[in-house]
Amino acid sequence: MQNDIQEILISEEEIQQRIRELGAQLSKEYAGRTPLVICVLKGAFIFMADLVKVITVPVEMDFMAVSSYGGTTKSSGVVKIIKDLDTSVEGRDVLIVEDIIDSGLTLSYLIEMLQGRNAASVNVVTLFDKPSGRAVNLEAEYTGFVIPDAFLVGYGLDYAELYRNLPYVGVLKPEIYTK
Ligand SMILES: O=P(O)(O)OC[C@H]1O[C@H](OP(=O)(O)OP(=O)(O)O)[C@H](O)[C@@H]1O
Ligand code: HPA
Ligand SMILES: [Mg+2]
Repeated sequence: MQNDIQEILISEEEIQQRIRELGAQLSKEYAGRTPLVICVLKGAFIFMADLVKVITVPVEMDFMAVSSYGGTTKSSGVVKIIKDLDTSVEGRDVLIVEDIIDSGLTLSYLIEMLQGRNAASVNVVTLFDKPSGRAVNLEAEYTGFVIPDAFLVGYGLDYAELYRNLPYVGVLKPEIYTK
């Protein structure tokens, strides 16, 4: 698996350090409130698990599964809901946890959906932001790392469902997805 990686972009230590900073920032922001923290599966599951451990305010959690990439490196543009929330978001302070914002299509769909269900507030924390990929104008309230224009894998990010379990984020060798 490591042999398919061209370059490690962000190390395990750098990721963990940045998550501690985000946790401290979010704990301040949500002091006195109990946000509903929503994990966007599958990609965000590792970030979600590490992030909630360093948030010190009480949180409720729920999970949604959406997919638009399938086995490719380009968004299909169609966001498919595979699993919806179990919890009502009405009147709740919602914090969406994403692994990456690339085209922005997944999040713009989700934000509109949650606002339509009358959440009191909808904020986004993303570990990675790839501004060069944007198809819609969208920014997260909290961002871990701004990353360059390359297809990345690791720390939850997959190519054709592989590589999510790498503890760092790396650039996949192009010959892997062009072969
Ligand atoms: O900004 P976008 O271009 O919409 O890309 C970002 C989304 O794409 C990935 O999910 P994917 O659809 O690959 O599903 P997965 O999380 O199961 O890998 C990633 O986890 C984000 O949810
Ligand atoms: N890697 C993996 N999954 C993704 C990416 C990426 O760079 N962008 C959107 N989904
Ligand atoms: Mg994916």
